[in-house]
Amino acid sequence: MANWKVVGGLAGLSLIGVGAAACFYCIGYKQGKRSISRPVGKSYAQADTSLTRYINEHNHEDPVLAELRQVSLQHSAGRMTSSLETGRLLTVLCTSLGATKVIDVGLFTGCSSYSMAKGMKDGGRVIACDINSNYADIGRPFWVQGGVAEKIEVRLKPALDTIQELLDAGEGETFDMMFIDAFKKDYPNYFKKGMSLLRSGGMIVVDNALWHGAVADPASNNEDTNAIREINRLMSEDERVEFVLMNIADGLGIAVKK
Ligand SMILES: C[S@@+](CC[C@H](N)C(=O)[O-])C[C@H]1O[C@@H](n2cnc3c(N)ncnc32)[C@H](O)[C@@H]1O
Repeated sequence: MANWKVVGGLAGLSLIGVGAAACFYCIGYKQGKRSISRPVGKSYAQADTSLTRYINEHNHEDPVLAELRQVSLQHSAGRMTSSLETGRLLTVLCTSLGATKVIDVGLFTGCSSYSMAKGMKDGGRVIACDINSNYADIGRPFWVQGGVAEKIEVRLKPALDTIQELLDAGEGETFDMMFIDAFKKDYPNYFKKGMSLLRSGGMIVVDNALWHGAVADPASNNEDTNAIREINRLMSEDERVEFVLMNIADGLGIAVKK
C-alpha cells in the first residue's frame, strides 16, 4: 500500500513537471514565436545566469571599454550594443591576424571598433562606418581615455558608399577584417562588396547572423530576416571562403577569404 502511495506521488509530481514545461514552452513560443532560452536582444553573457556570470568573469575586458559598454547598453538604442563575447572575439581575431587595417560596418558608440583597435598595434586603422554622428560623440571620450582614438577613423555616410570610396582609392584587397553590424537589409551587399576589400586570409565577421532565432522560423519572412538568411546562404556557398556559422551571442558568421 505504502509503495502505491509513493508511485502515485511520483506520478503526480511528473504531471506537474510536464505541465510546467509545457507552460514555459508556450510562454516562450508566444513571446517570440520561437523558443529561445535567453532574453531577445541579449547575448548569453548579458543575460543574468550563473553560467553567464562565469563567462563574464573569464572574459577580461579593458576597463574603459567595459564602462563604454555599460553606457551604451543604457542608451535608448542600447539594444544595438554588441556583446562582450563578440568584442573579445574581435580583439582575439585582430591580434591573431596581426591586423593593421579593418572596417567596422556599423559603429554605434564604438564597442566593436574599440575591441578591434585593442587587437591592433600602433598605426593600425579602424575605418568606422555610421550614418549618425551622435553615437560616435558618445563613444569618443572613451576611445580617447582608452588610448584607441588615434586608430578609429569615423566615416559618416552609408557604409556601402564608404566601401566604394575605399575601393576607388585603390585600397582593395588590403583589409584584414570587416565586421558587419549595420543596416540589416544591406547585409548581402556588405558581403559582396566587402570581399573586394579583403586580402587573402582576411575575415568577414557577421553579427546577428541568427537574428534571435528568426532565420530558422518559417513564419518569419520580413525583409531583415530574409536579408540575413541571404548573407548566410551567400557565405556558406561561396567557394572563395571558408565559412562557419555559430550560436555565439545573437549568432556570428565568420568567412575567411582563401
Ligand atoms: C547594431 S548598431 C552597431 C553596434 C556596434 N557595432 C557595437 O559594437 O556596439 C548598427 C549601427 O549601424 C548604423 N547604420 C544603420 N544604417 C547604416 C548604413 N547604411 N551605413 C552605416 N551605418 C549604418 C546605425 O546608425 C547604428 O549605429
